[in-house]
Order: sequence, then structure tokens, then C-alpha cells
Amino acid sequence: MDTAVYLNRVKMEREHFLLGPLQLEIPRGYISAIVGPNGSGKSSTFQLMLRIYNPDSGQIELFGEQLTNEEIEVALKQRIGYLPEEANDMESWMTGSEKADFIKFWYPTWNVNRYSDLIRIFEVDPKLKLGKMSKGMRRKFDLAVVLAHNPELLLLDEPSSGLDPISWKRMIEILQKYMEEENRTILMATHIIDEVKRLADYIIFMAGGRILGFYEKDELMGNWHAFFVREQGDVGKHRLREVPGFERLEDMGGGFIRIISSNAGLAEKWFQEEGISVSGQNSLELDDILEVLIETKASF
Ligand SMILES: Nc1ncnc2c1ncn2[C@@H]1O[C@H](COP(=O)(O)OP(=O)(O)OP(=O)(O)O)[C@@H](O)[C@H]1O
Repeated sequence: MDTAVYLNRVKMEREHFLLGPLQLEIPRGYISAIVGPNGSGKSSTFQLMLRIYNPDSGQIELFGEQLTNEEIEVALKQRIGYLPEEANDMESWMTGSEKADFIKFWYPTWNVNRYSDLIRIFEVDPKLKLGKMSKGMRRKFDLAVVLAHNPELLLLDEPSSGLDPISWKRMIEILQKYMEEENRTILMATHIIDEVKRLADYIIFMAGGRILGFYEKDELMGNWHAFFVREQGDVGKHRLREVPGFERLEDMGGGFIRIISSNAGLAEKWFQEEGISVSGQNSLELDDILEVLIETKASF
């Protein structure tokens, strides 16, 4: 698989936080979503990718190249659209149009029509000063700006923060349309499960400054099942924890136990082989899966 971003044993130490070592390959041509609790290092990872901060060790490659000198850095960054988590306060004094006029000089592929279309679709008034725009309008303006040069790679840090439901829907449609072109890649950090559901091909699960899992979304959703079993005789909680892919066990009351397995196929076979009758099973919603992942893997 072609790789858009490659992190190899990347580490960065901050006063109260150690990020990494991170090992990660973002596949080209797909949407990957980084999910994880607050403070897990998602934004810092974006900042490392763009060399806003330098890693203490490890290598970072964008489109197979390292940012070794300024010339390469400029050329690579022109192929990227980066939307940081927070809007830049230093730009508050200028209007949207002034910022667009300024920024387009950096991007040879800036497309005036594309920019105007996005501004219109998002219903942004570019004559307003950036500091006078509402939070949602500013977010939409910044989204239009990162998309206007039609970059090969979009790095979006919580893109929907502040968007109302209609704007959010428009953003989803715009990102889906963006992906229709060949070799387009999105890496986004998000807390919105619906966004992951609708957009992501891959899910990167991050907590405590480390990457704890890289999953293909459909596979993840197909593999996680809940099984309902009656606790009786030698079918006790202890034995049930041996089920393949065991993730969590819950007492449902009335003698019933709910077991969550991340390997539904093997778990089903195991129940049969062990002669344990399952009174029901269902697949899990993505939010339930992420909740279990956060609880089990993030608590170390
Ligand atoms: N500029 C900075 N200097 C020092 N520490 C920082 C800086 N920015 C973030 N941190 C710390 O790094 C850790 C990771 O923060 P980061 O913003 O990368 O996490 P995040 O996963 O994006 O969080 P959130 O979901 O809240 O946006 C936190 O402990 C944070 O306090």
C-alpha cells in the first residue's frame, strides 16, 4: 500500500508528556481517523508531521520524503492542507478575502473558482474580519482555505469543531467529494463518532502519547460482537474470560452475562467447542467499541 505519511520510531518529550515512540503509516488514497481521549497526543502528532515541532528522535516522511531542507519543506507543504485545532488569533485583524489573497501566493495550485465555490457552499462572508466571524464561520472559512489549492493530503485537526448540523453535513459532503479524485488522502483527528462512521476507512486509536491500534473500520465493526450467556454450573465468569478476543464481561442481572469479544468468528467457534450455549449475540456500534478500547487500552 502506498504511504502518504510515515512515522518511524518518532519521539518527542515535553515537560509533562512523552509522545511516542510512534510507528505509523497513513495509507494514501484513504481517510484515516485518529481517535483518542483528550490530551492523548493527536494534535502534537500533526504538529510533528509538519515540523511545527521537531522530534527528539525518529524519522518522518511525507510522500516518501523527509523534510531535510527548506526547499523540500516548501514543496511538500504545498501538497498539503493543514487545519489546526485552533484558529490563529494573530490573523484576527484581516478580512477573509485579505487572508485568501495573502495565502494564495504560497500555493501554485490555488484555484480561485474552487475557493469561491467553497465560500458560497459554506455561506461564509469573506468581507468580515476573521476576528469578527463566529466560531463556526471561521472554521468554515479555514476549511475553504485548506481545500482551495486542492491538496493531495489533508491534515484536519477536529475539523467540525463549532459547526452547526447543516454546515457539518456540508463539510462531510465536501470531504467525500474531495476524495473522489485520485490519490487524495485525509488524516483527521476527531471526537465525533458519526464522522468516523461516515468518512473513515481506517481508525488509529491513540492514548497517553502512544498509538494503541490501527484498524480497518469495517473489519473492526465486523469483528466485535457481544455474546449473552447464562451463568450456571461450570460456566462461570472465570472460564468465560478465556473466550478468544475477550475484551469485557458484564453482569446483566438474572444470571445473564454479556461478553464482548473482538474476534467474533473464533469466539463463536469456542462457545460451540466448549458446549456453552449462547442465548443471543449482536454486533457492536462503533461508539461502544471505542468506549471499550478507551477503557481497556487507555487505562495504563
Ligand atoms: N505547546 C505545548 N507545550 C507543552 N506541552 C504541550 C503543548 N501542547 C500540548 N501539550 C501537552 O501535550 C499533551 C498532548 O496534547 P495534544 O494537544 O497533542 O492532545 P490531543 O489528543 O490533541 O488532545 P485534545 O483531544 O484535547 O485536543 C498534553 O498533555 C498537553 O498538555
